[in-house]
Amino acid sequence: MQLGVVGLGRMGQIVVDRVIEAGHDVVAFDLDEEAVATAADAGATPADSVVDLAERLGADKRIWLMVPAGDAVDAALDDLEPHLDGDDIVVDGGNSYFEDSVRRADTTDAAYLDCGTSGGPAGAELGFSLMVGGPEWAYEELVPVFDAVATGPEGHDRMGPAGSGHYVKMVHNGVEYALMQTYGEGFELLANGRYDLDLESVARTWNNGAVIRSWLLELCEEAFAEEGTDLGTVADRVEGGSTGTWTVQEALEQEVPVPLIYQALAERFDSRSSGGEGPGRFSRRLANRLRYGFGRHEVPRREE
Ligand SMILES: NC(=O)C1=CN([C@@H]2O[C@H](COP(=O)(O)OP(=O)(O)OC[C@H]3O[C@@H](n4cnc5c(N)ncnc54)[C@H](O)[C@@H]3O)[C@@H](O)[C@H]2O)C=CC1
Ligand SMILES: O=C(CO)[C@H](O)[C@H](O)COP(=O)(O)O
Repeated sequence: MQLGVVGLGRMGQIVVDRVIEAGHDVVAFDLDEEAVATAADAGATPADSVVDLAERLGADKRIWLMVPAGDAVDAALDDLEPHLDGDDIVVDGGNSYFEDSVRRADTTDAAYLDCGTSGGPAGAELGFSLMVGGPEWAYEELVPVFDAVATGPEGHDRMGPAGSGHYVKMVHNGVEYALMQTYGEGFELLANGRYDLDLESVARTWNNGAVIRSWLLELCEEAFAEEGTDLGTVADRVEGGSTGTWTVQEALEQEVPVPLIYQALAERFDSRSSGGEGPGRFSRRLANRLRYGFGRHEVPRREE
């Protein structure tokens, strides 16, 4: 199969690498020329615009967008639109708002798949978890690509109609926020509690057989190993928050109580308004290191 990939950052380059590794052809474009050169080094055919990418794909185009959610998706689609028809398939693998995906699916001539992607840069080796919404025929057509990008056939599935893939990923992220918050609270208590504990040792011990072992807990262990048990210079201002905000908004609309997810989101908002003396809340600092661990989001540092 031949796949066009638009957006070659942390996540898009992994899509390129894994699809090529599985024996498919890739045409690649990014606004950043260096990113295009990296994809070309990996064996992709470079394109110098979205339109050039569309023209190189010929008939029955299969295109994967891996750009930031929002305007960048609409900009890429606007450029693609004159070149698309009903036999073409566009996948949006980013963290788009599900209602935007429903709108895009309604307005594009191509079959549109909204694909929630989880696994972060660690997916380069492991593959991703992919939650796909949209027409069944388009999902089935792209199974070879999903097999390559995901951990394997078990790592992807069609969730339902347009919007459902990004809806499931939105809720996934809400869960992610709450899990980070609860690990953060536990380690904050241990860091300030009665014993002088080595938190890397605690995390490692928990990761080996404990009920609460998980990948996020492995990333806690990595954080303490790399930053020290006091998390060194990691600051307590936590960025991000869009997917968690959408989760809480949707929960309000559906009258489903999600106090843990809300609290985790509120901690982030509060972290941006407080900014006092000293290192700040340990739980928030751990959240920052975890966001780096799973997503390579920049770690804010405080001056010593
Ligand atoms: N980093 C992570 O762990 C995860 C990210 N995501 C989502 O995947 C998407 C991509 O994320 P990352 O790769 O981390 O971002 P990134 O910032 O590393 O890469 C985005 C790339 O898109 C390019 N770009 C922006 N607008 C463009 C346009 N109009 N045409 C062509 N290229 C354009 C940029 O130059 C950049 O290379 C986002 O929606 C993000 O929320 C989803 C799951 C995990
Ligand atoms: O989707 C992800 C992980 O699953 C991304 O890393 C996302 O950026 C996380 O959300 P936030 O930036 O709000 O912490």
